[in-house]
This record gives sequence, C-alpha cells and structure tokens, in this order.
Amino acid sequence: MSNGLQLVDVSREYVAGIPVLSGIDLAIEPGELVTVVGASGSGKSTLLCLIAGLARPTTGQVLLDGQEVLGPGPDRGMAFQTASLYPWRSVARNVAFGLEALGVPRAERDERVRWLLDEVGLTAFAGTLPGKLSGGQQQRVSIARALACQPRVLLLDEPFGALDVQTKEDMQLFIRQIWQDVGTTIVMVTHDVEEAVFLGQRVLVLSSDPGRISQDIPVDLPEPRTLEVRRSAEFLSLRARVEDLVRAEHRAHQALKRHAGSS
Ligand SMILES: Nc1ncnc2c1ncn2[C@@H]1O[C@H](COP(=O)(O)OP(=O)(O)OP(=O)(O)O)[C@@H](O)[C@H]1O
Repeated sequence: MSNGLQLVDVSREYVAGIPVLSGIDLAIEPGELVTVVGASGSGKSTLLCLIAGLARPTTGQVLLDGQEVLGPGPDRGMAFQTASLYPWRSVARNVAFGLEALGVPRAERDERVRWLLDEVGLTAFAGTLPGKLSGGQQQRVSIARALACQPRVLLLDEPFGALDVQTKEDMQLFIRQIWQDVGTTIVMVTHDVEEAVFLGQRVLVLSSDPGRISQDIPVDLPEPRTLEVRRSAEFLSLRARVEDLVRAEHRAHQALKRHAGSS
C-alpha cells in the first residue's frame, strides 16, 4: 500500500460528456508542499474538491495512503479564499470546531487549540469574535481550524487571494513556517505564479479544456525560502518560465473558445 496522495486517471464532468478534468495522474509524497496554477476555469478548485472528497471523480480514483477517498474526512483539512469562520464562535471555539465534532476530550481539545493559536500567533485573540479580526488574522484562524484535526493533507484554495500585498507576503512566510512545524502535506491552488514558485517544492501547471497536468515542475530553490530567495536570478528565471507556460495555456484556451464560437 503506497503512502501519500494518488490520483489515478481521474476525470470529472459536471455536464455529461464535457470533462473539466481529464487523465489526471498524480502522486504526492507525505509531507510535500505542492502548488497548482493554471488559467481561470482550468479546474484547479475542482481538483482540490476531488481530493477533499467534496466531489467524486467521474472516472478514476483518488487515494490517500492507499485508501480510496469517498467523501470528506478529518484526514483532510481545507481553507478557502474567504475565511468562512463561524461569526458567533470565538477564535478558540472556531479552531476547536472539528475537534468538538469528533468528540475529542475537553483537556486534549484545549491543549491542541492552545498550541495552534500559539503557532498562528493569535493566543491573545482566543476569546475574540472573528468579526473583530483583520483579513490576515481571519485566514490564520481558518488555517488553524483546518489543522486542528491533524489532517494528513492541508488543502488551500487561493487562501491569500483577497489580502493586500504586505499581508500576503507575511502569510506566505507563515505557511512555510507552519509546514515546517507541522510536517503535513500541503496542496495549494493559487492564481499567483510568484506565490506558487516561492512556496512550492513542485508547481503543477494545469491546461484547460479539459484540465490536465501539462507540467510538473520541481522547484529547486534554497531552503529556507526567505525574501532574499525571491530576488535571486534562479527564482526570477523559474517564475518567468511558469508565467510563460500559464500564459500559453490561457492563449490556447482563448483561441479554442473563439474557434468554438465561430464554428
Ligand atoms: N458545481 C459546478 N457545476 C457546474 N460546473 C462547474 C461547477 N464547479 C465548477 N464548474 C465548472 O468547471 C470548470 C472549472 O472550474 P474550477 O472552479 O474548478 O476552475 P478554476 O481553475 O479553479 O477556476 P478559477 O481560477 O477561475 O477559480 C469551470 O468551467 C466551471 O464553470
């Protein structure tokens, strides 16, 4: 039985006969940090939903540690662009939500919430309601909540898309720190190629119509990833390469749409 995440010849249709994703074969080792980029509509969120078990593949299989994914489960945590916190629950009780649902004893729950709030730098806000937090702080709570049940995989769908540039940069460093401390596998979708190359150990580029993995690019940049790494010639060249690939996929997609519209 192989460990990690595997997608075997996965396709997904929302409308019969029109695949959004097709022929996806992917293996992610435990503890890897993989980022996913691609043109809008290429199926990035659909890919995450299939791994999360929020949608089932039309054909093929998603496997986690050799077990087929048949629905959502505590072994996969997810955070989205909008933090989607429970506004009536304090920060600590938002983080505790999944643990309560699993019936984790109070003492263990409190201990884990304490550790997570410390990890995300929000100990002082444990009793605060989410509405009183900044966007970046809300995202930290959302990620802490997703990590509370100690998932084997953390799925992030454009988690920093709505944040200002400076907060986004802080959050990128934060994700790298979390990943090093917790050691979980991370699969993160982003529109931002710079972010994908800075964070990922591998960058997957999706093509469109149907979405396929057109490139699987190892990111061989020095660790730890610091802001200096971001200014290195190596980084800039890799970023340009991935940008060109995404641009080419986007143009091909637009040309296909024009062709379909004119025929
Ligand atoms: N629930 C759904 N029902 C029908 N079609 C859907 C559904 N979810 C997504 N789609 C379609 O599937 C395609 C891929 O959508 P998806 O959101 O996975 O792409 P994406 O790459 O994440 O896009 P974006 O970058 O714009 O967020 C799109 O054409 C979208 O309209």
